[in-house]
Amino acid sequence: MRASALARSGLLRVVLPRSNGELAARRTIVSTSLPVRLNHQRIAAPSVHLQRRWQATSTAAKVQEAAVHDPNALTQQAIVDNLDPVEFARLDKVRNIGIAAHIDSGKTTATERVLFYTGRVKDIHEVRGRDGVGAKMDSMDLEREKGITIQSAATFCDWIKKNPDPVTGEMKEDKYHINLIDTPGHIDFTIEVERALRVLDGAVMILCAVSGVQSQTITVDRQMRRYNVPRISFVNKMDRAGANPWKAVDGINNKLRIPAAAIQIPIGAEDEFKGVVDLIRMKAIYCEGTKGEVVREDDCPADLRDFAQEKRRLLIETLADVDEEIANAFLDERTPSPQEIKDAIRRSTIGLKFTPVVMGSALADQCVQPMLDAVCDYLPNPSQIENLALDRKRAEAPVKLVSYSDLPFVGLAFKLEESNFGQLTYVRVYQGKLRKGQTVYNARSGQKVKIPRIVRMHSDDMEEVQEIGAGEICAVFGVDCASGDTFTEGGLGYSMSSMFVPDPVISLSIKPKMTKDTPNFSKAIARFQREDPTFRVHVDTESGESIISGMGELHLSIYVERMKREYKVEVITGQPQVAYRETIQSKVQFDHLLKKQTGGAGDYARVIGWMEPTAQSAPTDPSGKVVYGDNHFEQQITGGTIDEKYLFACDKGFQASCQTGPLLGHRVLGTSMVINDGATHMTDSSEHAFKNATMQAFRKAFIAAQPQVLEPLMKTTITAPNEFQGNVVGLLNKRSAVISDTETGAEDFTVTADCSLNAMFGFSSQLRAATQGKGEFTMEFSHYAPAPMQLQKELIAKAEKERAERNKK
Ligand SMILES: Nc1nc2c(ncn2[C@@H]2O[C@H](COP(=O)(O)OP(=O)(O)OP(=O)(O)O)[C@@H](O)[C@H]2O)c(=O)[nH]1
Repeated sequence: MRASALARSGLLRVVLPRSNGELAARRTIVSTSLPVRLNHQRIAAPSVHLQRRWQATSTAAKVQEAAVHDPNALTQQAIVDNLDPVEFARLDKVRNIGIAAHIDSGKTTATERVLFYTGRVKDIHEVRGRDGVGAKMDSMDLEREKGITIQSAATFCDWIKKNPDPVTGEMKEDKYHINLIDTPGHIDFTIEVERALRVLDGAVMILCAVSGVQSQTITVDRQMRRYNVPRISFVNKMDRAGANPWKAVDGINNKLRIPAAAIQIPIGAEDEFKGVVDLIRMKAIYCEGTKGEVVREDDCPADLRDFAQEKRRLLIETLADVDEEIANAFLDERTPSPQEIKDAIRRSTIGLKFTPVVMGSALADQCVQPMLDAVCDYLPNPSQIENLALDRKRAEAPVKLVSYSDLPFVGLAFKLEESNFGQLTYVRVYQGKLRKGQTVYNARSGQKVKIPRIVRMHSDDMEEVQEIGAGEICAVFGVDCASGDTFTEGGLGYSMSSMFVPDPVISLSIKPKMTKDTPNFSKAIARFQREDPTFRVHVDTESGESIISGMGELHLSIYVERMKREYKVEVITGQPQVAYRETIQSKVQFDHLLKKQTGGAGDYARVIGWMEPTAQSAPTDPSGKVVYGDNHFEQQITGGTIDEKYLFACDKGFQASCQTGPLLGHRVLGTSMVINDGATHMTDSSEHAFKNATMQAFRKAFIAAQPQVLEPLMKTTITAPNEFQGNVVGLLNKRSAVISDTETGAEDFTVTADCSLNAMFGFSSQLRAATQGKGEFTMEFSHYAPAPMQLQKELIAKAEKERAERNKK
């Protein structure tokens, strides 16, 4: 809806009045509708009464106090406005950002330039560069060899930005401190993106100027939405043949559905790409010198003036749709000033209503500096993002954390890494200060921990510091904890929500080639599990084999390789196995008696009830997919026929049964069990008997309830040159894939399809053969669906045969 229509419909909101200077920026930056990190709720505006009370007591401790008693009482705006001015000045120049994008978009290449232009590295080294050094942020040997990012890497740098004084207009230099995390693009390492976005305040979403929005861009977009992360978009690779930034801008608007507009236009394109025109100030920016380090400004080239004006109008129109001040200017038929446009971009970006688009070519050393300026101009400082913890001392009531160093410390351990000096724990400090030698509490375990060493990370190098203030990111040594643990000072009792961890979809059996390597093998497995929550290990109860599970073939193969390199352990692995699931389709009653009363202490337990598909499994989502819900156990006993402690054992029996389904031994999904009657024996009943009786009843009822094997379907996106479209579609048809979208560009086409994971083993080599090595594909878990009947029969027969063989032994 355009601004005029909005005004007519009465949907325009009133915004806070703006005045000049710093204060104006502070007031208007954070809108009252800023999203809350926890539960994705929005916080209501404070009541007039509370606002008055607040104004009367404006110290940070009282902000905290008010937030503790009534977390909805204060807007983030009120908190920002009342921060101590010195603290605000420090925070205002801090940016915690991540770089996330589709595979090979140039995240690491762009980060290398950021480090060079900010003086963090002396020279630029390329990903897969001829000098063999590799980019700073790809510090692992494997990353440098493969030219891909496997682990996210953190670094920090200072960027000196020229800002016009809001009052005098004179140019002054401001130093911004940027904590930056470069994340991997491959979906197999998606947990690295999840945990980075969980703790960052803003992100740079990179897009390829030729391909625009790609499959992983959509995944990254989903992750940014999950954690309410504001973003700017950088269209990279403007030097490539076929570069077209407008395709990327359209893709963001139409595919990601975020209002987006370019704030620059390119000067030239492909190998003629020379710089950009800043549409806000209508100035040309050129990055010159041998490595683009000399930024020169000039007038907008005459031949681009009309086009720049047209795109500037489009920028203002797009902003008018998401920002009331610009909408008002639009209604008054007044052209907003450059400062008004900048303020509006900042407000709406932080309010998650808009993303400004900048462009350049990292590899050609073009226009990375203006991207850094945009990070400072449009991404939030740590005090502007609302972060909540749950207060365990107040019935898990949400409590707002305040980015203020004088308050008690609250931090989140978001990533663990083994280093030569022991376990390194990355911590985001949300509130208070973290000091060397300080004792903090682990909110999960209740353990006291002393912080022996604090460092700031610069990829694999580190710099020791004595303390870290609120809103910053650091790493600490010698702290035993799990990924996602909250640390607090004293007995605050706060804990923060952790990140989303996707379920593994693929597994394989693994064992060391030589028995002498078993201790090292166990060490490696323990470490990898601690560091990566998507890498799981269990011992198959029936075969006794160790099974590793993860997000894809690449994910598991990287761990196998790391065992060899870092732990000198050669391993034998089985064929990759799909993580099937088992479920039921109908409701079945059961009445099961476990009775062994032949002399001595006996076993007696009777359970009566029913099993059925869970309520969540029944409805279908709009695309027609069945969403299989979590398993559910319930007791509806009246009259005490089964004692409470035995019911607890029944629940345990149910949960254990769900771990190894009766058909294949894979996990059960979407199954509910209700026990509503039973019987107990005075002497022979026990928890053990009830647990076993439940497990036996489960097995019988499951088999009777039309059980089904579910297989993971993967959203697969393939891009290849147009001449191979027939071959690729043929490959997909052979795999009974369901094609959901096809897009044909000038040179390349992209097909999106749901394919069964089982049918995708070995796909990469077949795609290579079918496209002369020019095709690329990505695969991401989509949902579970019933496996074809023939496959179900084969899998069940195989599982039965294996069981029979094991029983013979
Ligand atoms: N033509 C061109 N190539 C680029 C540009 N930026 C990066 N590349 C190339 O694209 C490839 C991938 O670059 P990376 O920086 O590793 O991309 P990435 O997004 O970090 O990759 P992953 O983390 O593995 O997903 C490398 O060969 C780069 O040299 C650019 O601006 N122009």
